[in-house]
Amino acid sequence: MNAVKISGVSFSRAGQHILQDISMEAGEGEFLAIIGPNGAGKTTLLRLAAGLEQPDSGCVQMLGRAVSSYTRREFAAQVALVPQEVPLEMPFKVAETVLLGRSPHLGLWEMEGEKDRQLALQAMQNMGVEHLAGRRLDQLSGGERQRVFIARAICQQPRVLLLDEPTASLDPAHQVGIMDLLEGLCREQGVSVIMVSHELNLAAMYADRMLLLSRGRTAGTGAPHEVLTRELLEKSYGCRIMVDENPLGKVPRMMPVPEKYGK
Ligand SMILES: Nc1ncnc2c1ncn2[C@@H]1O[C@H](COP(=O)(O)OP(=O)(O)OP(=O)(O)O)[C@@H](O)[C@H]1O
Repeated sequence: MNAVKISGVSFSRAGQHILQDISMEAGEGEFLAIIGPNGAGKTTLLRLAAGLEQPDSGCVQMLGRAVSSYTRREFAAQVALVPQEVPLEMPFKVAETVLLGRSPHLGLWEMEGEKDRQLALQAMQNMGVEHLAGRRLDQLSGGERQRVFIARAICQQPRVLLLDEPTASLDPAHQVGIMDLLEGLCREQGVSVIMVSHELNLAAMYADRMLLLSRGRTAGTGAPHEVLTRELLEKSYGCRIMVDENPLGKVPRMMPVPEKYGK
C-alpha cells in the first residue's frame, strides 16, 4: 500500500487550470521532492495532499483512505504539514507551539503528559531551538520560526510529513541538518516525506524520487538523475542550465548559467 496516492488530480481556481491530471505516489519511508518553477502548482498539490483543498477530479488517498473520509483530528494524527509561510499572529511561545503537535494524539479533555513534553523537548533539540523555548513566535528570526514549525510537525509523530520549502530561510548548516533529520525519519521510522523545494541540488542528494511540475502539469518524474536533466530543466525553467555530477556522489548537480557567460 502506498502511504500517499494521488491519482489523476485536476484543480482550478477562478476559471484557471492550476493542476491538470497529476498523479503521484509515495511509499512508506520514501522521500519525494516536488520541484518546478514559481507558480507551477507545487504548493497547491501539497495543500490537496493535506486535505486543505478538494480536487475538481481525481482522488487523493493517504494510508489507503480517501483524504476526504478522515476527520481533521484523525488526519492530524497521521499527517503533518509544515506550510511555506508559518503564521506569525499566533500568540504562543516556542515550547507551547511545539507541544501543540501532540494535540491530535490526546483525548478530548486530556492534558499533555510527561511523554508528550519529552517528545516536544526532543523535537526542539533536534531542530536546535530548545534555547528559544520561552520566546514568543513573533520574536524569532525567519529561520528560527521555520525550525520551530518543523519541530512541531516532528513532535506530531506523523506517518506522512508534508513540507513546503522547509529549507528556504535556513543557512547551509541548518539546511543539511534538517535534511539529514528528514532522511533519518524516512529510513529509521518509515515516515513518508514529501517536500516542495527550490533547492534542487540539496533535494537531489536526499530524494528517492522527484516530481517536476511545470504550468500545472507533470514535466518529469523519477529518480533525481532522470528528472534533473539539462533538457527537462531548461524546458521547464526557461533558462540555460548546466548539469553535471555532484562530486560528493552519483547524483546530478545543476547550475543556472548567467547570460554574461554566453550562449
Ligand atoms: N487563491 C488563489 N486564487 C487564484 N489563483 C491562485 C490562488 N492561489 C494560487 N493561485 C495560482 O495557482 C498557481 C499555482 O500556485 P502555487 O502556489 O501552487 O505555485 P508554486 O509552484 O507553489 O509556486 P512558488 O514556487 O512560487 O511557491 C499560480 O499561478 C498562482 O497564481
